[in-house]
Amino acid sequence: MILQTKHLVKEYGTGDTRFYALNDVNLQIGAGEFVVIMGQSGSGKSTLLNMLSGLDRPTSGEIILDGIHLNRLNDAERTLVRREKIGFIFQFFNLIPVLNVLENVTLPLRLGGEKNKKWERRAKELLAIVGLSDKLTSRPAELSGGQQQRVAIARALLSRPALIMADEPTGSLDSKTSKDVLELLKSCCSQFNQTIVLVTHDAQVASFAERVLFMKDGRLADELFIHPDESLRSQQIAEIYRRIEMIA
Ligand SMILES: Nc1ncnc2c1ncn2[C@@H]1O[C@H](COP(=O)(O)OP(=O)(O)OP(=O)(O)O)[C@@H](O)[C@H]1O
Repeated sequence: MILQTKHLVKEYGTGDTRFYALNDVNLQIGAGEFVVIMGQSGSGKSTLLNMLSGLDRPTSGEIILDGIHLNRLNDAERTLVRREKIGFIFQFFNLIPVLNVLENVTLPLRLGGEKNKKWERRAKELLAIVGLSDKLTSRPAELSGGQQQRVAIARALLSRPALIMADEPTGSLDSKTSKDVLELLKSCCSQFNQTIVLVTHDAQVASFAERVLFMKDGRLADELFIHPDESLRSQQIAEIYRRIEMIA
């Protein structure tokens, strides 16, 4: 088990304005699993992702990442765990404007003092997979939104983090590039035993996962295991829509 929560609660406000963004969330995610979180706007998906990755603290409950109780760590300790174990693919790409594409992708490792040809080679491989081989020396401002998103994806995958946290990672991509990125993420699970937790509103995207968790009002409301057979994809997508309707 790589990631687990026990009775996770996140409250905002007090008294009359008290509001539970997460209300007793218990989940277990195995190493190498590809899990998607779905749910209506405001159901708590981003809050859950922020807690799971140690970006924010729960009001109560436990989060155990690779045997480490995140809720028992201080901010500095959580930052270290995050840096070592988690790759982030969020909507805000956070690329460094003065660095080119290749430098942006290798930056996290260079900050950690690792500088060698192996990483540069791997960065180029990842950039080739996401279709950016001809943009290695471009600056972020010279790229489209979708291209910037792909740079951020390559950057998140470079160090082969145990856990990849993604929030609408294919939101700015066309359907062909989106499929390539999802296949790349899948291969991270199957080849390197990396674990993916991905938030999306898109049933098509969710159908690439192994398991879909459905949130409602801060709780886990339903769970669907996706059949790995590609020929059943359209049926799986229909079933995802059905589950969304059921909890609406
Ligand atoms: N800092 C905050 N203070 C008060 N309420 C908050 C705060 N952050 C989130 N919330 C509330 O918690 C609930 C869950 O928010 P969250 O962002 O997790 O939803 P979501 O499922 O990710 O939604 P979306 O799909 O729109 O991104 C929402 O009702 C939101 O208004």
